[in-house]
Amino acid sequence: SSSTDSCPFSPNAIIDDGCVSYATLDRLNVKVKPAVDDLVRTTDFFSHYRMNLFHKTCPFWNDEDGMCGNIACAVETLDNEEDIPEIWRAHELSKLEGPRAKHPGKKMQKQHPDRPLQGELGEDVGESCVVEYDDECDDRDYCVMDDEGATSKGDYVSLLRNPERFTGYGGQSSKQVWDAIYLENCFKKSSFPKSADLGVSHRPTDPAALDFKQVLDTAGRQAQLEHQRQSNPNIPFVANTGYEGEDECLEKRVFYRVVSGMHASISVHLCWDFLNQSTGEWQPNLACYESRLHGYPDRISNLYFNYALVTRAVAKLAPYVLGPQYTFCTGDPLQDQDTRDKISAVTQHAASVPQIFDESVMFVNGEGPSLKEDFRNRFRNISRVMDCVGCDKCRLWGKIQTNGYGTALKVLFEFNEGQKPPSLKRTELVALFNTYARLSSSISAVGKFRAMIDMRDKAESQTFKSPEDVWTLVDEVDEDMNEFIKMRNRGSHGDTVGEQMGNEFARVMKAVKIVLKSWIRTPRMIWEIVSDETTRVYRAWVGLPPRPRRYAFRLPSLDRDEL
Ligand SMILES: Cc1cc2nc3c(=O)[nH]c(=O)nc-3n(C[C@H](O)[C@H](O)[C@H](O)COP(=O)(O)OP(=O)(O)OC[C@H]3O[C@@H](n4cnc5c(N)ncnc54)[C@H](O)[C@@H]3O)c2cc1C
Repeated sequence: SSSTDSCPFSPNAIIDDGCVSYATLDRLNVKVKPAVDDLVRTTDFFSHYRMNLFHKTCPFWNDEDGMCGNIACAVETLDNEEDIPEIWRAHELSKLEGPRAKHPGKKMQKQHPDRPLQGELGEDVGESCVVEYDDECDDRDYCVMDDEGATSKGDYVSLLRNPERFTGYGGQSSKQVWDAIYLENCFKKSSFPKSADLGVSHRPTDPAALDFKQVLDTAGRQAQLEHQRQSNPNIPFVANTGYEGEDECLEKRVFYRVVSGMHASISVHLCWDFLNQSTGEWQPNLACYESRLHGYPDRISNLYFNYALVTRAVAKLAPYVLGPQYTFCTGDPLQDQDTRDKISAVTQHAASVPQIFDESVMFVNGEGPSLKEDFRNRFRNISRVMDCVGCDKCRLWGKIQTNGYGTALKVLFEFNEGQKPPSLKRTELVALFNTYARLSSSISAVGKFRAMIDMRDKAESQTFKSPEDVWTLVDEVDEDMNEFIKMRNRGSHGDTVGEQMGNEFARVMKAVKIVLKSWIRTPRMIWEIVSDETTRVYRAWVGLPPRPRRYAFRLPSLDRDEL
């Protein structure tokens, strides 16, 4: 893992204050990742998701503008795709795979309470762990109801068969979706004439909360500027953007960070699980990581921010979701208990870092309460924008993650002590824990990418040895030995005693030289072998193809006849 106690980012990284917490979160993730992976990979409840995949239209733009107006329209592909095999092209990679089951009607649910899906997802899937019975969204939801009519209740798909990874989706279409999503993050001064007061009476006094606020102040502003400079490089580094501190309340910055962190997480996954479309190999793509994330510490910090936010939500949720009132698999008590135990493992780790995110400073004073409504509406809109994503797999994960963050925010802001908590739907729970698993794997992948960069930089700074260097060492041994053997043979045919003694002496000297040289050579040889093997183990660990060994174990290639 990348968890170190020193600041893992460059000195000009924008959240110097957050640097300690990067290491804390890295350490936490070492414990969380195995638990949350186990939960989302081995339980039927968390490895299936219901979504209305094909009956929605994009409500924001239409084909008349020359843009994709309907999710059924083609995936926009990269250039020169004709040259590559069909299976590696974007439109193939974008399709959903694996079994799919229609949401059963009420009649079917009554007739076959144990098997409402009739085995459509596979015989070994506990269907009572998968089917969602209640699908109303209440007005406290940050989600959009995914199913408006009885006929479009959506399909259940396997998340294991559709991992979030490179799909080749890109170009104008994806750019326009991201733009629309960022537009929801409207920070214009004019739309919020009154400044948000973080609270005269509620000013956070706890050092962690103050720190947190300070981090947000710097990072949020910086991220805005950074984002604007992408489209308009002329924007100066210190600019009056209308987004300045005083008029920018905590909530709005949080909103931006959530979106940007989600974007960063998607980018990490597509770079980590990247398809080389000319060779068909899936492997991490360091150049992809460097161009999308490495140069943007704000994006990475937003990723960590989301990790902290969702960790807090997961920890806070524990008593509600683990209580007896919640059943995961009505028809399968064993799997129900197993699911419960696995959730508990995740929530326990999540709760092990107290004060990770202080939601109590949000939506309290000033325009806070009215912002809450605004926040919710913007989130709903983002969920609708997802219908404009022209790639099925991307849309699936885009929806899951939007729903996951929506649920995290709902838990943070609507679950108050002493009040009856709002109900959580199956989809929301599945989305929340899968979003957590995605963030967890992003944090881990960022650590590995960073290690790859360090390794590469180190290797570049040393004069890199070519394989020939090592072979030269080995060949030297061969040459010396062969020469020695020749000398020995010559020695036995000497004419005079003097000559024989001279030859004998030369042979002894040669033997001494060979031994001495090998003493000198051995440490270097061992070093070469150890460093070679370390690199190979490392490459295998991060999933890179192995480099060929630069040495081999073999007997010296001596001239056998001479022996
Ligand atoms: C909802 C959704 C899900 C997707 N899922 C996948 C997927 O699973 N697999 C896949 O291969 N592709 C996926 N894509 C496409 C992918 O996100 C990129 O859009 C695509 O790879 C093109 O990348 P790009 O380099 O043009 O920049 P994009 O990632 O499209 O970014 C557009 C612009 O946004 C800004 N930006 C980028 N990152 C951030 C950030 N973290 N914070 C703030 N601003 C930022 C930059 O100015 C950038 O130029 C998805 C797209 C969307 C909209």
